[in-house]
Amino acid sequence: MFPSTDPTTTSAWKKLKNHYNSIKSTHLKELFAGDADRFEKFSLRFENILVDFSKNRITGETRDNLLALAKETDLKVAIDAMFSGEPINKTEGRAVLHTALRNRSNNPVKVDGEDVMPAVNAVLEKMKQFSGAVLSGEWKGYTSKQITSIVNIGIGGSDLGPVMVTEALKAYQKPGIEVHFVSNVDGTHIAETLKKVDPETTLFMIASKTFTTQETMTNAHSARDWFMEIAKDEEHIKKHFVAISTNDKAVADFGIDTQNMFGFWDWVGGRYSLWSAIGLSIACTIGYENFEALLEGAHAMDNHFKSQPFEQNIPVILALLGIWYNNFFEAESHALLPYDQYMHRFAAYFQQGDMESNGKYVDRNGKKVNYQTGPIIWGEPGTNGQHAFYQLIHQGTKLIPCDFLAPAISHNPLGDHHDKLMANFFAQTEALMNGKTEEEVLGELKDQKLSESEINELKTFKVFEGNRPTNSILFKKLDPRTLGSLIAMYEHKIFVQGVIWNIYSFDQWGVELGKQLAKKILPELSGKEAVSSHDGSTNGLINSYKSFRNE
Ligand SMILES: O=P(O)(O)OC[C@H]1O[C@H](O)[C@@H](O)[C@@H](O)[C@@H]1O
Repeated sequence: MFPSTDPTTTSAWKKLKNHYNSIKSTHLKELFAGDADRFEKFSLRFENILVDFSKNRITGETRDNLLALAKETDLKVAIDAMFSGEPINKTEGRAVLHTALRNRSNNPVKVDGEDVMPAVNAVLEKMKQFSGAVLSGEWKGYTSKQITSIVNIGIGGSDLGPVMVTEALKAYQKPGIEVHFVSNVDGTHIAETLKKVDPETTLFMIASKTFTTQETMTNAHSARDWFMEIAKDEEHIKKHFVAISTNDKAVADFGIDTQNMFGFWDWVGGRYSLWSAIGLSIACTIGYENFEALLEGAHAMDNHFKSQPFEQNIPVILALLGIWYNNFFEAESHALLPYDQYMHRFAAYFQQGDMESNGKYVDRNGKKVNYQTGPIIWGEPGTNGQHAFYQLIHQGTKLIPCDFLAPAISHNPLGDHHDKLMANFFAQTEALMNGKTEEEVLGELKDQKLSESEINELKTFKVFEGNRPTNSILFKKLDPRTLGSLIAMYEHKIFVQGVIWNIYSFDQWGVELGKQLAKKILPELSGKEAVSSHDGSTNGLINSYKSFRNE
């Protein structure tokens, strides 16, 4: 286990505090004006990915202090502990080995003295065979028809990863197959999905690490009832239902043949599980070879993260920049802005990845922290976001560090769409940095035949301070390997931040309370009698719900 250090007690933290005071009024424009090599100094390359972090409110001194913080909080020890299978998820007593799932070099990775790689490879082989059979048409439904629709039923980590990746890699989707995702317990989600599919040609994937999650089990039962109404014979279930889980017993109890179960392990966190059998819907949609390329891209980023010195280590640098804004500039959120329509679920995916990991106020010693931890993650694809919320990023009162992500080559090179998209990307990061000065505004207003008083009235509203920090993450093309690397890059960024904030990033106790209460409330909703076991508001709401429903 790696040491537990309150980051605010390190000498680097103290230096950063003083340094913040000396730099907080410095404008990014000045930093660029004073250093012709700033772009070279503050950008990194990894394969076909360029990470330009020069538009951040940092100097060489900032970087040095942040790197010192990483050293003082024993980041290297923590990285080695994770990769070597130590039980770093202490509150659940588990190792954290999503990196083993994509360990393409196949070096042994031991948990409790046992190499996990043979089991990982066996499941991958099973996924390869199965996805091959589905896509070739060899796997047949109960009326001997080929599978044309996949419905993945899962929620949280058993949904968001496959949704995000199948959307991001839609350009690689195999012909003749479509994929649907049902997550919400709202009956509308499954009902609307079932309208689109045919029981004879549909394969349901019930994805749940625990196989006890209320939403998933409810949707799975509804899907099975719908299927049985038409197929009649229980024998047909095995051709149309597979399970992805760590819980064999619950899978068998549900009525799914454990032959049709794809396993994974307790050392895979839900929000880090798309690399495991949870990725089966991905492999069955884009083909196993593309799923493997995704794993390879992630593995390459793992190697980079494990071996590069911190000053050249992309996840480490991104994490440190996040800490700089979160803890010194008091930024509360971080926006992920992909300029790629295929990546429209990327921010949603990392809302779980980041916020479920680092949304913790208790440190690794069990004490309440007296500093900020995980930021609020949000975002929408460009250029849609520009016409919705960028106003606040440009001229609002909050500092919102943003990551802009974009491919240089589009999968849909239609006319000048991509150049227009990218012109917006470059324009936004430039505008956020430079803003618009009073002189520039006056210059523009001069041409508009306005009176002096009108000019004076308008000018202040039109000035942009700028000095808004951004990272630009430009990659050649959104292919499976690159996407794998990008996801792993953010996963490791989250890990680094968790280590430095001295919190446990791999448990999620905060999601339990609501689940427990919902279980308690559910039986209270049946019947007509008034409920009085809660606070006034909750009683009032439940009783109004019941009377609306029973009117
Ligand atoms: O795969 P499962 O077990 O159905 O869990 C689904 C989700 O449940 C909870 O919200 C959390 O524990 C998540 O991390 C998890 O991804």
